[in-house]
Amino acid sequence: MKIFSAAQIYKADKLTIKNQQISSEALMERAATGLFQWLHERLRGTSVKIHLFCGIGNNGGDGIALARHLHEHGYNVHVHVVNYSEKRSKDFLINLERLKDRKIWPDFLSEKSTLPKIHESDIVIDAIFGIGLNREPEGWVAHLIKHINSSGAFTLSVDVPSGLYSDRVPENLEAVVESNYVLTIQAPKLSFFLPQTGIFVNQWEIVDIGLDPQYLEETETDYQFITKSDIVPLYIPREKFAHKGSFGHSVIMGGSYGKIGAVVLSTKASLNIGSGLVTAYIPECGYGVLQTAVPEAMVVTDDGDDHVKKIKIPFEPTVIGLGMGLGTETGTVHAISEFLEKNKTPLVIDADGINILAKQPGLLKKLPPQTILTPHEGELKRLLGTWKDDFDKLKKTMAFSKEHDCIVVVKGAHTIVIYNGKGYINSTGNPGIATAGSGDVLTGTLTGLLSQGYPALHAAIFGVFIHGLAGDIEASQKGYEAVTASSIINNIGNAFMALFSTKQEEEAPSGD
Ligand SMILES: NC(=O)C1=CN([C@@H]2O[C@H](COP(=O)(O)OP(=O)(O)OC[C@H]3O[C@@H](n4cnc5c(N)ncnc54)[C@H](O)[C@@H]3O)[C@@H](O)[C@H]2O)[C@H](O)CC1
Ligand SMILES: [K+]
Repeated sequence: MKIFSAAQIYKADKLTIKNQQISSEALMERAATGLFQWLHERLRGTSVKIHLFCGIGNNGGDGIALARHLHEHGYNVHVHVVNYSEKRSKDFLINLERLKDRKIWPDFLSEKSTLPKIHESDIVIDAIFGIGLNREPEGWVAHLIKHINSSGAFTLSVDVPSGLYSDRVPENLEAVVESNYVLTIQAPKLSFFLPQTGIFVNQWEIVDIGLDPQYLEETETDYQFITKSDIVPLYIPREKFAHKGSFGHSVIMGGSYGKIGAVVLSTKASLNIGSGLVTAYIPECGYGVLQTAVPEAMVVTDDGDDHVKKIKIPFEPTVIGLGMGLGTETGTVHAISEFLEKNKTPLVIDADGINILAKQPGLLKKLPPQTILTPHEGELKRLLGTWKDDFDKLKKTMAFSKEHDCIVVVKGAHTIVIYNGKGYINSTGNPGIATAGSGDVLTGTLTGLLSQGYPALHAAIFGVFIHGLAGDIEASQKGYEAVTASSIINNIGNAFMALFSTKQEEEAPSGD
């Protein structure tokens, strides 16, 4: 699902008006009808008090038009026009007139107004600012927004939470509506998915207003929200006459005394996602553990007893996943550096593997093309230096990924795969998968996909999705707290099944 910028949405708007020969006001009516239907299906005519806070632009116009529909169906509406500017939009004014024609008189709020009382059991429709927000709300509007937030009432935002930009972090985080639900017009906005701004969006859903399909189809976006329908086509079906050699040979390289479990998890994940053969490359001390914990895997031990110190792989692997539990002993750093200097095998690099790259950035030049890096926040900082905010972080990661031709998996509540100037935002996963060893499972998953011949970018996007989905399946049965890295591995198969299950409900274009 594409994530369009505000400029692209405005362009789609214009083209739709031209190509479908409809007025902008008719387009607003489509939005209002969609909003109304959503509310009406849920409220079914209840007498709850509905406060509509409407700005004076088109977001406000959507709100005013919605108020008319609600009124016509007997709802108890209270319309407040947030009069933050003299520049009222044409379609806002048309809808205001229509409202007045029906004898609904909004109250007009300005700097001097007393704020309306909002009871906890009321409903607030927030249509103050939409994607046209281009500066911080004035003091009194910020005060009104704080008033809405502190009311405790269920708040439904039209298009975006008012005060939230689609592509940057607001300066005053108190002047942003904390939405319970956002009904977003046509497509979700980038700010919904980043931690600093996504906190204002509890849940969201799309209202489809039928913007020009050709434009939406043909226009490239910097970001995409990856859902099941994007993932299924990436799957490579297994052929009947395939054998284990057809699915490659993964090497999982890592481990040190006390951290052999990391390799166990990666190795198991690589097997579970379908790697043909998996060899764990570990220091001597892990030999018994690996052979016992993962009988399906082969083991090659390093000369080092409790950490890796001289890498010799006696065969040609398809792919190597490295770094999990590796440690940063001087001998290990030396061994990995020496190995990376010469290596030509495709790589997935995690944890201490990334830390070593950060210490010796010269090694980045030696990585095979499209190496996948899976840093957590701290590791990413070591690679990139600091960033100003979440948007800057993505910009810097894109530049880094371009410079070194690597795929960066930025892990988070919505993990984002960055490559070639584009970001692929994952839709699966939950707070339960933020657990010890979860990253090791992810690295093993991506390694196992590369081993089977998935192109690197597909492996990253597909693997991140399956990993999150496996965690979602586990959490749906046991709750967030009980999700462990091992239970994510055990659900990889179920995640595949869910991907292809025809029993599942049709995918709804929404998220939380
Ligand atoms: N194609 C679509 O997606 C459609 C979207 N609709 C809705 O229209 C809004 C966008 O409307 P727009 O009039 O462009 O902007 P806003 O209503 O968000 O803002 C109004 C106006 O206010 C000015 N402004 C910006 N920031 C401030 C500020 N801090 N203080 C005061 N004034 C400010 C600025 O000039 C803005 O233009 C979209 O979100 C949808 O809800 C259509 O209804 C249907 C088609
Ligand atoms: K809004």
